[in-house]
Amino acid sequence: MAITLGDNRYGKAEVRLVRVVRDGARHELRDLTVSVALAGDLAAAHEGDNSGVLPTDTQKNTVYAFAKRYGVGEPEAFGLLLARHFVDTQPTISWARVDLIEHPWSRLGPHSFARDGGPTRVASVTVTGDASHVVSGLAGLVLLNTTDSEFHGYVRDGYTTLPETTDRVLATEVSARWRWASVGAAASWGASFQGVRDALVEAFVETYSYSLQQTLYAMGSRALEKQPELAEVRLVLPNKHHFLVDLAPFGLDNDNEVYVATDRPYGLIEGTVLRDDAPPAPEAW
Ligand SMILES: O=c1[nH]c(=O)c2[nH]c(=O)[nH]c2[nH]1
Repeated sequence: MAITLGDNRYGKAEVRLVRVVRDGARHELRDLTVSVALAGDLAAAHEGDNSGVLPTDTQKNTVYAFAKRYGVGEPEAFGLLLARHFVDTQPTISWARVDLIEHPWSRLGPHSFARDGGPTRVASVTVTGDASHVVSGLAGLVLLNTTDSEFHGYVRDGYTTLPETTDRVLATEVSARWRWASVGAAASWGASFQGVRDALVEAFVETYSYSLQQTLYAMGSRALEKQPELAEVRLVLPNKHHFLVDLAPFGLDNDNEVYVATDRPYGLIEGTVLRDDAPPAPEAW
């Protein structure tokens, strides 16, 4: 029997980075959580030889130094810069993944901000010797329709109790990630993010829904139709159930007006929507 080292990676997780730009009285703010993971020829490290190990502490320092030296623009661009640096400067490293979460602040004044409760923007950048992949995304986008949602015609067996409905509340907290078909230096990361976000929201609002699965496909399709730079969209949609409360004991009817919002358990609807001519890139995820 032989025992060998399998897949491995190492890095610094969740580096908290806040960058202020103070050119004049109107300051700019970027607030990111950055995680770095590196892989390559690291078998020796797993046998006690650290000569090829760039410490995770150094990786963390590099995040801060790059923030000063190059500034922090769009998360995707900052991630590409970091990931390329690790692969190009470290002989043992042939793969770098940088995950970024941007924490949103809205402006209150020239140097004042309020932490925004809205969705967060995310990005995952993967760099190897000759290839770069970017997956952008968002998390925490909570959406709700008070009508135009039905759910019926489903399988019924001996365990089914769910009543069929032709009018229900449909609510979800969107997590979406989308893969860029190619990674150009001049990519409009910010404009693309706004475009995808708007497309996802529009499709949620405009789709007359017979299931969250149908809404998922409509959302992914709309993003791909509107944003030609995307190859693939992956969506995770929890069904944030709103159940009608039985008010009959109080002599009251309930014509789709009073609901209990439950947080668990919840249906979890997940799916990928792709362009059929886009070459797959599982390594991007
Ligand atoms: O949109 C829905 N899809 C389902 O698969 C499902 N299952 C369920 O109980 N409620 C719902 N709603």
